[in-house]
Amino acid sequence: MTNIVLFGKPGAGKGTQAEFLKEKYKLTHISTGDVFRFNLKNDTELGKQARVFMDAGDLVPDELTTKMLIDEVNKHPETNGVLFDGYPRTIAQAEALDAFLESIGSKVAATIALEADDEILVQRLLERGKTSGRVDDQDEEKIRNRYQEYNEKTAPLMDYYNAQNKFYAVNGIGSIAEITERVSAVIDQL
Ligand SMILES: Nc1ncnc2c1ncn2[C@@H]1O[C@H](COP(=O)(O)OP(=O)(O)O)[C@@H](O)[C@H]1O
Repeated sequence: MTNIVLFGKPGAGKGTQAEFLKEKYKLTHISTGDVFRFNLKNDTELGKQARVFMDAGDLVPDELTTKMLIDEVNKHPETNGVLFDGYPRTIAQAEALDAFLESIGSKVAATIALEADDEILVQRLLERGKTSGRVDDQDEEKIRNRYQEYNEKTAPLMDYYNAQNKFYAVNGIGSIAEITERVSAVIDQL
C-alpha cells in the first residue's frame, strides 16, 4: 500500500488534487470532511455528534474522527493505497494513524503539503461558500476559526512528519494541472 497524506490549510486544494491523484495512482480517496458532511446530511448518529463542532469551524474530537477514519479504511481491504485528505489534523490523530497502519502491516509513505497564503485561501473559501452550500464557508469568522484550529493543532504535524523524513511541501498556487504535476513529482520518486 502506498499511503499518502495530503496536507494543507482549509481551501488549499486538497480535495481538488485528490480527484486527479486518485485516478492517476489508483488510490482510495478518503476525505474526512466529506464523510462527516455525508453523515450530517443523512442525520446519522455520527452526524449528530459532529454537527456542533463542524458548524462552528472547530475540529471534531479525535476519538470520534479516528474511529470513523478506521472504519472507512477497513471498507477497502484490497486497496493499492489510501489518499488521506483532511486526516490527520492533530498529533493524536497522526499517532493513531501510524498505530493503525502498523497494525495492518502498512505505513504513511509521504505527507505532501499544498502551500498557499492565508489571504488567498480565505477569499477562495468565501467564493466556494457562495455555491457549495457549506455553512462553514459562508462566514468569515468561522473561516478564521478554522485557520486558528489549523495553526494550533494541525501545523505541528509538519514537525511530526519531518522528524520521520516524510514531509514534502509543494507550491499550491498555479493551475490545477501544474499543481498535480508538482505533487506527482513527489509521489513518483517515493
Ligand atoms: N481530521 C479531522 N479531525 C477533526 N475534525 C475534522 C477532521 N476532518 C474534518 N473535520 C471536521 O470537518 C470540517 C470540514 O472539513 P474539511 O472539508 O476537510 O474542511 P476544510 O475545507 O476546512 O479543510 C472541519 O472544519 C472539522 O470540523
